[in-house]
Amino acid sequence: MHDDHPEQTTRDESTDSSVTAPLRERVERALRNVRDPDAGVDVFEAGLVDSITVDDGSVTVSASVAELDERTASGVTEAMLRGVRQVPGVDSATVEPVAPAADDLSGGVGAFDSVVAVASAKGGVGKSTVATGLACALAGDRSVGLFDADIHGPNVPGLLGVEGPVHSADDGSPLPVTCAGPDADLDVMSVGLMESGAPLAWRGAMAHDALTELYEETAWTADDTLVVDLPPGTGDVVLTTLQEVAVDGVVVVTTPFPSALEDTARSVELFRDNGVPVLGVVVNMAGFTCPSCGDSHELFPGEDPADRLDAPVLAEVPFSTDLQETPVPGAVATEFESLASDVAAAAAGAWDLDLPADAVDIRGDPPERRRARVREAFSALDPGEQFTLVSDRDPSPVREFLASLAETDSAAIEASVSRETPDDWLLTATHP
Ligand SMILES: Nc1ncnc2c1ncn2[C@@H]1O[C@H](COP(=O)(O)OP(=O)(O)OP(=O)(O)O)[C@@H](O)[C@H]1O
Repeated sequence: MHDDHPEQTTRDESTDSSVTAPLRERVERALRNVRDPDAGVDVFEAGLVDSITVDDGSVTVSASVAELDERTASGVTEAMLRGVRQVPGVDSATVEPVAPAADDLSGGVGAFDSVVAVASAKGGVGKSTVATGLACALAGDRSVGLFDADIHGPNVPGLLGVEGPVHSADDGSPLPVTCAGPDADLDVMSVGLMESGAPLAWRGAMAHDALTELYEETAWTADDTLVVDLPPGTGDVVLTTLQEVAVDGVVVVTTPFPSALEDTARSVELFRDNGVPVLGVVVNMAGFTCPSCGDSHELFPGEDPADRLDAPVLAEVPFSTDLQETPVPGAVATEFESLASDVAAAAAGAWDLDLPADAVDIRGDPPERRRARVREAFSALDPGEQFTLVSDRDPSPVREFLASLAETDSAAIEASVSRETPDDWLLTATHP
């Protein structure tokens, strides 16, 4: 945020200096006349101006308008643009919305390097068994949290044999319960660990708020990987999770029965539609080895799940009474060990961007450098050549800047913008 924001002045004080003061100062003065209608103060005081970049006559204002409601955001953006454009010496003006970063949270889920969700289309397919097995396997060589997001039917505590109550840290944040193995620990949070049975009756907005609070405030001690055990289906809890948590990838659990595959295909589509990479599928109860004769039997022979779901099969887990035993952090069944290493590798690669060698990567660059790099790279192109920009904020306003560089209007710039990950945006454009 803009912490050294200038003293408030009024339009009347600007007289001569409205033309003679440095352009940046005059732009700031113009912006100070724009108010945030919600907060009732100017946009600096409201903390909406992140930075101002002046490059000759081109001005870019980075503004945290993304958290305002859509109508207010567009009103404030328009007012800022109008104000800046009226400043003598300004040739072009853009307002770049700063995307709120999901990992700005220092506590809660923001504490983790990666978040892997475990989902299923139907109940009872072994999703919690896979989630707890996966978390325990990952806990062998990294610090891991397991979040039981099934607020209406939490069964992670029962599967792991851990009990509450949930204690609070000094600041009131809920502390996870530790599931201790001989050589490794796992942090666990679940409403099933809370004393009150009330959460089971949470519905709609109440469930959303309670879940959001747990996502934001749990004071995890682990910080490498969070495994989230989602409830079955694609209801409110799953949608809240996708809104609140920057999920790096989802592991989908299914049985190989044809109707289960149909339902699972719909879940897979929901995650893909929401930009969450599907790391792969665990086919649970895929077969059975008879303890008497030792022969293996396929329980549901038929369609290949990898083909139907267009996702790799990370593990085929047999029906085995061994898997009904309480898993221990750091010491798990072999199926879960190889699943954990496949999931860790897939999660690490899930956000790898496939970029052309000449892509201009301005992620992390200070605002004044971003524009200079875009100008340099785009101006060096011949008509018809491709320009690729990678940014950590929405680069849509860059289109207007490209148009000004090409001395044309923005409608003449063929460009597309896509959000590749929660933190990475891609703009591709053709030099006209
Ligand atoms: N591969 C397996 N072999 C033997 N038993 C299994 C296997 N997978 C799961 N189970 C058993 O099936 C039951 C249901 O498993 P689990 O609770 O993991 O399912 P779920 O999909 O998470 O269910 P829910 O819909 O309640 O979330 C449990 O008793 C579990 O021990």
